[in-house]
Amino acid sequence: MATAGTAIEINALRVRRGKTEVLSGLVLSVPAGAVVGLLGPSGCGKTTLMRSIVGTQKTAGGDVLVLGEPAGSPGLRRRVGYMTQQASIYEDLSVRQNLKYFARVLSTGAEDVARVLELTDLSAKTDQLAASLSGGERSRLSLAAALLGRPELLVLDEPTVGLDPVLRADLWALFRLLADAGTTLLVSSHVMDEATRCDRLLLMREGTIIADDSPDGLLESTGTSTAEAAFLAIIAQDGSRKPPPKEQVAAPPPPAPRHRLSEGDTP
Ligand SMILES: Nc1ncnc2c1ncn2[C@@H]1O[C@H](COP(=O)(O)OP(=O)(O)OP(=O)(O)O)[C@@H](O)[C@H]1O
Repeated sequence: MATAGTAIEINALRVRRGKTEVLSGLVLSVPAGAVVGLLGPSGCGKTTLMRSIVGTQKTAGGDVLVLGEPAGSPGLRRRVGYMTQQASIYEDLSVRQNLKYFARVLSTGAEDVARVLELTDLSAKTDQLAASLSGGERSRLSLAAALLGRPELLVLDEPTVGLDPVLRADLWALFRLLADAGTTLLVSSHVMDEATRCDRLLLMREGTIIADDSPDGLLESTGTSTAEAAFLAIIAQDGSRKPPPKEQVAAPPPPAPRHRLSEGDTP
């Protein structure tokens, strides 16, 4: 069982994608009712981790408990909202038709559709075809769909990518509003200045969590003044703890130079 106050509890999670072990023994705990940022370089496994949490990723070992149930349990369908990196919407349906469709799948009503339209500021766009929406509107529609059914946990994969600063600020204000009402949000991002808006930060690198702290705690422990500098400092620390790659250890020493070239020698 998850500990009280914990929304996600992960132990020794292993995931293979293709020939690569993307997550190898990942351990993680996400507190309930907080905005938790998941940061890390491209390809480090953020999406794979999020997919494992929402139950759409085949895993090779370990436990993923979400709101006290194994990830992907049917009972979690309405309790977990997921916004993928690419907007998951039907191009040939209007904004309202998209949301009505997803609301039907979740057995939630028309008032829920109106609620999420309002929250994502899409009420003026309800009859517009999804295909003709701007990039920012598309991602807000995708977010609106994830908000249907009032999920207790929202897993958002780079929800602010490509948005202008005003829209990004609006979305972060919405995330804060939702967290204040008790929702847990796990939000991945590449934008380091967004890190300071989180209650907690998870820094990920090469399939493992290398730091789990509050933004202030992270700055303090690294003696830095920005999230970006803190992240680089932690990556440097993490790199120096790692053993050198095998081939470096196994490689024979280079042959000693037979003679040193001196000025005037022709190489
Ligand atoms: N279907 C797949 N088959 C093989 N390898 C995959 C597959 N999907 C992802 N990977 C690899 O798994 C690793 C982790 O990918 P993932 O999408 O989880 O990273 P990410 O941190 O979310 O990256 P980004 O920030 O660029 O979205 C990458 O090296 C990627 O190339």
